[in-house]
Amino acid sequence: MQTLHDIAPLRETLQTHRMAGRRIALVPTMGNLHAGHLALVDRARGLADVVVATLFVNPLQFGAGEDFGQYPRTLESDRDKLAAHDCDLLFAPSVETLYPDGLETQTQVQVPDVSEGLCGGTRIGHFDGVATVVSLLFHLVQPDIACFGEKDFQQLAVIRKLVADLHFPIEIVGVPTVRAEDGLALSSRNGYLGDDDRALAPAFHRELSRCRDALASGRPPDAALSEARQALQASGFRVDYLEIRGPSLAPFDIARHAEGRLLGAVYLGSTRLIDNVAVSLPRPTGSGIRHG
Ligand SMILES: Nc1ncnc2c1ncn2[C@@H]1O[C@H](COP(=O)(O)OP(=O)(O)OP(=O)(O)O)[C@@H](O)[C@H]1O
Ligand SMILES: CC(C)(CO)[C@@H](O)C(=O)[O-]
Ligand code: BAL
Repeated sequence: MQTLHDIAPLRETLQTHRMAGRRIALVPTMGNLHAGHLALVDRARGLADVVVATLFVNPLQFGAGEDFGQYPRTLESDRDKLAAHDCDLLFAPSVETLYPDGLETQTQVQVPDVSEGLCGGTRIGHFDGVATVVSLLFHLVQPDIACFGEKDFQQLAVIRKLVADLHFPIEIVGVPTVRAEDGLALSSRNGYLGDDDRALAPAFHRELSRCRDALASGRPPDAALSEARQALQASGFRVDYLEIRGPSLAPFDIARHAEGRLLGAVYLGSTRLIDNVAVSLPRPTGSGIRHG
């Protein structure tokens, strides 16, 4: 596997692949790789001739007081994991390489509406930073395909809208969340949890699953959400948000949607965890909607 840190050799190498008619798949990451990231690489491997992973802890998507400085940087072991999963090229630029004029004057990309609320409601400006760096990576790599995890469900929706609005000729592939055996969604930030909080953390997914089952059996959404919030608080979580949205994150309207997404973010101490599950609700009788 080739590792590149600069833009010129990246462009040159990719141009050679493009001239040879090879399909290129991109897997953007912030590193500290785990089996969730590697599932994206495996999916990319199955869909393209050339797999490019990127490793960049993007300062533009971290708010003041967030963990940019503390975020784990593990280039050597990440490189070994990517090579073992048959990745062809790792692009790991410095902040100065991607943003040579500094962050203050950097041109930014905003994806309105879908970036607001949920994680965007708490992490103000976060999705502008994500949309900006992903646009930059799309321009530099010009992939045919790009793979993103469903664990970051709002991010996936933001990127789908970005690609549609800016007419990027890129197929966006969403990959299901990879979980630990106890159900906790794998995430680099799980490493911040001490032993006691790590033991508590799987209760987050258990409550989401319980809420999903309650909704499927006809519990009214407001009641099911309120019970799940109470259960999470009683277990020691601080709930940031817990919401049901339509499948592409539009507001959930039970008269129009049967399928949706239950999304949540919680804090254990200062560690913020996110997760989401698909939900399927019975339509209320008398909704006037007919199927078939
Ligand atoms: N458990 C997982 N299953 C599937 N995809 C995942 C998982 N965790 C992360 N990803 C995906 O990997 C890509 C890179 O994510 P990132 O490097 O931020 O990892 P992360 O573990 O989510 O880190 P963080 O803890 O900072 O959120 C994103 O597309 C993300 O959705
Ligand atoms: C997509 C991404 C690599 C952009 O920095 C990041 O938000 C992530 O790791 O999910
Ligand atoms: N996993 C999405 C990147 C972030 O939390 O900043």
